[in-house]
Amino acid sequence: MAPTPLIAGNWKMNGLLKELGELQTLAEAAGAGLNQGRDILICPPATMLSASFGILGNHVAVGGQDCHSAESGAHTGDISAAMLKDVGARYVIVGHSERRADHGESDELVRAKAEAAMAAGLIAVICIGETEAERDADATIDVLARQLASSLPDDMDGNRVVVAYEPVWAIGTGKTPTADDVRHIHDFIRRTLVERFGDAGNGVRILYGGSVKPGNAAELLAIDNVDGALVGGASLKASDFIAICQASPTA
Ligand SMILES: O=C[C@H](O)COP(=O)(O)O
Repeated sequence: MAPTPLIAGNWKMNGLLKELGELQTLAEAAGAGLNQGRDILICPPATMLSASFGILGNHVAVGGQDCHSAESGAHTGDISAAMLKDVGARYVIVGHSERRADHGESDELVRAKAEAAMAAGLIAVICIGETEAERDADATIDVLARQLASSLPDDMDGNRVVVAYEPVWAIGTGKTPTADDVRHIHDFIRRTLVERFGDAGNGVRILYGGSVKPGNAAELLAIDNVDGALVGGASLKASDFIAICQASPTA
């Protein structure tokens, strides 16, 4: 049985408390049935997590955009998985390409963060994806194989890990891979997960991310082994994000 689709919004470093009205609109749509047969997640900036949880309640999950690999301690400015859980988060994104690039995060660190997230009872959304230079060098599959091998914990539970494939060159650019390329890559990711984790690999949701918009969501979300989307820019406006959710198949 195919996993329940997950449509996740990543607000990145955007959002002030005055934007909570967008979440109110989303909460009302979810309350009216948008979340039937699909899981919906919003990852606002950490400063908005608590207020977002208050508005979205149980209809729409909230998640962090990153967590530290340690449980607690002297790490000024960082947030632990337990802190995210404490304010209502159910998920946390780890290894987003912007964290890998801006903060030099390695596959091994991403894996440690995913382990910390799972230990705290969160679902880890582990991001992988090739850069434009890697794609141009025909290295996409090699890069993804390395990231999957090194960024994913060994202790796999399909319900507690989500993999998000985000080609770096497609993020925020309006460019997307062809449907055939997405199918080919998601098939590869699924095969890799099953080879390593057995049947648990079939339960892992594989999201596509990178310039998902209301206009292309239906085509992308209909592809085999695309179990949802990780949406950046188009998640900031409730009407766009709701349209993307509506384009998703239901379980
Ligand atoms: O986390 C989300 C992705 O980086 C996609 O961002 P985007 O939809 O703005 O291209």
